[in-house]
Amino acid sequence: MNKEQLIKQIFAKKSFLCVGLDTDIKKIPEHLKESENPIFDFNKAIIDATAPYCVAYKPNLAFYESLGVKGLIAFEQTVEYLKKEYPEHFIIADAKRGDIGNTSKMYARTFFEEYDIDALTVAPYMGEDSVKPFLEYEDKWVILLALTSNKGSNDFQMTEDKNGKRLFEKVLEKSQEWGNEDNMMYVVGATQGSMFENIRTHVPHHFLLVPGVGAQGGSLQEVCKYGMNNECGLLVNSSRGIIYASNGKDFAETAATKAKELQEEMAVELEKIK
Ligand SMILES: O=C(O)c1cc(=O)[nH]c(=O)n1[C@@H]1O[C@H](COP(=O)(O)O)[C@@H](O)[C@H]1O
Repeated sequence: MNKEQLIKQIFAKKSFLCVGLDTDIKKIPEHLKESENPIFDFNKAIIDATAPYCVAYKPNLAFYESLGVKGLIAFEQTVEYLKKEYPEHFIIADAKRGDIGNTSKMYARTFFEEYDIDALTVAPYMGEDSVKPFLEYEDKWVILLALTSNKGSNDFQMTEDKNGKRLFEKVLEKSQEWGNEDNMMYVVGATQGSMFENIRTHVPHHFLLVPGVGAQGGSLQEVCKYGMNNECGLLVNSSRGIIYASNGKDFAETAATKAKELQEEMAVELEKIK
């Protein structure tokens, strides 16, 4: 999916919500655990319930890989289901990959050819040759970690060089020599609040993937105030806050209610940039 198509979806659905499919076998409702394929059944129900309110899904590979081959099969089935039933939804594989060029090429082949997913999260710290192989695919996206939502973002990303430039700022600047706003987005945590203002001085037109609302406590209003541009420019992710809002038989309806609440807040924010 290209940028124009993504923006069209956002304004058509009045939503820039990404539902995170961080499906943990230990957290899914008891009654599903008896099924032959509990992870896929859970995902399918969540997707069917939330699809009207979101424009993207983000399965995080850690949750699938933790179950070995069974988990990977459920991941693949989820991606296939999305592509067949909801082809207008943007799919992000959250795998935070990146290695020497020759190995990154293999990661790129996995996610962009084998699974044919729209976007992949990538760590920037091995530099240009580790990121470029992902940028060789048309209408596919690299989502580069810039300023993450966790406390540890202070350890490296916020550190300054002798001229006062912080590492995440260097990532934003340097990576623009490799890709552009049509094939690169950046991860900025919702917990970073007013830092979005600084981020936008470096990347006014790029899309930002923003995890950290819901369970991590980030504020959607603050993210929009400082981070939204006139094309929206945001994909805001919530995982646990939606998919585990209930672990009873009503889990899918409750997930839909939570997704709808966020979508309605997003519709208000989108009105402001019309
Ligand atoms: O790349 C990510 O998506 C990501 C980056 C970041 O800075 N913080 C962050 O929470 N994430 C991911 O976003 C999701 C957040 O999940 P919840 O906190 O349950 O909404 C998880 O899959 C995280 O791995």
